[in-house]
Parts: sequence; structure tokens; C-alpha cells
Amino acid sequence: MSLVIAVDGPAASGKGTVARGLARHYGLPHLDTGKLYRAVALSLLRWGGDPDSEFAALRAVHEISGLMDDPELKSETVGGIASRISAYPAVRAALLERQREFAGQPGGAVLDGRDIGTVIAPQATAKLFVTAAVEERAKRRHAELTAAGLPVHLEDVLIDLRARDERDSHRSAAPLVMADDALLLETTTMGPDEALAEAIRLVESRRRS
Ligand SMILES: Nc1ncnc2c1ncn2[C@@H]1O[C@H](COP(=O)(O)OP(=O)(O)OP(=O)(O)O)[C@@H](O)[C@H]1O
Ligand SMILES: Nc1ccn([C@@H]2O[C@H](COP(=O)(O)O)[C@@H](O)[C@H]2O)c(=O)n1
Repeated sequence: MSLVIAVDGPAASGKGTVARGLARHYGLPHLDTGKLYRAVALSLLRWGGDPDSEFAALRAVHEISGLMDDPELKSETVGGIASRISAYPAVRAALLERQREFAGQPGGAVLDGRDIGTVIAPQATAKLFVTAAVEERAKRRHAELTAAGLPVHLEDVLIDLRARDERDSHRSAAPLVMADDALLLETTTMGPDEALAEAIRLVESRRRS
């Protein structure tokens, strides 16, 4: 039987870590959909396109092959532009089908992002909304960037995450909202292992119901 797991939540909440752990646990393929938007942003940045132009961003969608594993995808600059261009309906529409196809694979899949439970896979078996206090998320992202050799100030990361939360939650196209039938996973005081164990418990509760 097919098992589709939708994992949504704000930036640096740990949803990717949870989603990868669930994919390993259930032997399912995983898609980090944020990478698609980051790849569009990186393509735009390298080509010198204007992030304020929906037309330019749409052009960049067609230039993302080869960028999906680029180390620069992780940078806060790219994340910030991704959050701006992801508000364009034309960009979202152009990326929709490949995400739906991934979710529709025989056997199922795990996808993480902002609109998986609401738009991409509203039929998902289990939907998790992973979150944590913004200060904790900033600490996690700061540690991650520093370890990756991309030094940043903690205060700047905090400002950036707040701006991204605001944009992602208040845009009109597929805003970040918890789906009505999603289960909340609040990880502020949980480590990655505890968060994954709780995620598995929540998925199992949905599979039984
Ligand atoms: N429960 C946790 N406790 C501490 N650190 C965590 C936890 N979960 C994830 N992390 C770490 O926090 C950082 C961000 O996690 P992750 O990439 O999973 O978040 P995300 O929500 O997918 O981020 P983004 O939306 O920006 O892609 C990573 O360095 C990860 O190892
Ligand atoms: N389903 C999604 C996934 C991501 N976005 C936007 O991309 C930005 C970067 O995503 P990360 O998960 O890698 O941080 C994010 O801020 C969103 O604006 C999206 O709109 N929908």
C-alpha cells in the first residue's frame, strides 16, 4: 500500500532532518522541495536576473538542471531570494507537476516544504507540521552555516528567518499554513533523534486510523 508523508514547516525547523529520517525508516524516496526554489534562485543570481521580475524568475525555472546539488544552495542569500521568487504563482505552477509526480510514485514518498500537505499532496497518508521557536531555529541554522564554512552572525540569521517566516506565511500563492488535518511536531526542546521518534509515532497514529 502507498505511504505518502507530507512534512511542512518554517525555515530551519528541522523538517528536512525529520523527512530524511522518515524516508530512511520507511524505505521511501525523499524530495526536499525547498531545493527546487533555491535552485531557481541560484540560477537567477548567477545569470544576473532581477528577483523582482516574475518573468525573469520563470525563465530561471528552466535553467535549474545541474544546480540541485550545488553547495551554494545552502547560503542565506540564496534562501532569501528563494523566498521572494517562490511567491510568484507562475514559478509555483511551473514546479508543481514534478512535485506531484514525485508524490505519486508507486509505494509512496516523503516530501518536505511549505505547501506539501495543502497543495502538492493533499491526499497524503500523514501530514506533519514541524516547528520550533525562531530563536532556536536561528541557532540551528547558524551552527549549520558555520560548520559548512559559511560564517554569519547569529543576529543576522535571526533577522533573515523572521523576514522569511513573514513572507512565506503571508504570500497569496500557497502560503505556509498548517493543513487542517496535519499533526503538530514542536521540536524546540527536542534533539533530532527525539524529533524523529515522535514523527514516527505520529505517522503510525495516522496509518492506524
Ligand atoms: N531537533 C533538532 N535539534 C537540533 N538541531 C536540529 C534538529 N533538527 C534539525 N537540526 C539541525 O538544524 C539545521 C536545520 O535543519 P533542517 O535542514 O532539517 O531544517 P529545515 O526545516 O529542513 O530547513 P530549511 O527549510 O531551511 O531547508 C540542520 O543543521 C540540522 O542538523
Ligand atoms: N514547498 C516549498 C518549499 C520551499 N519554498 C520556498 O523556498 C524557500 C527555501 O526553502 P527551504 O525549505 O530550503 O528553506 C522558502 O523560504 C520558501 O519561500 C516554498 O515556497 N515552497
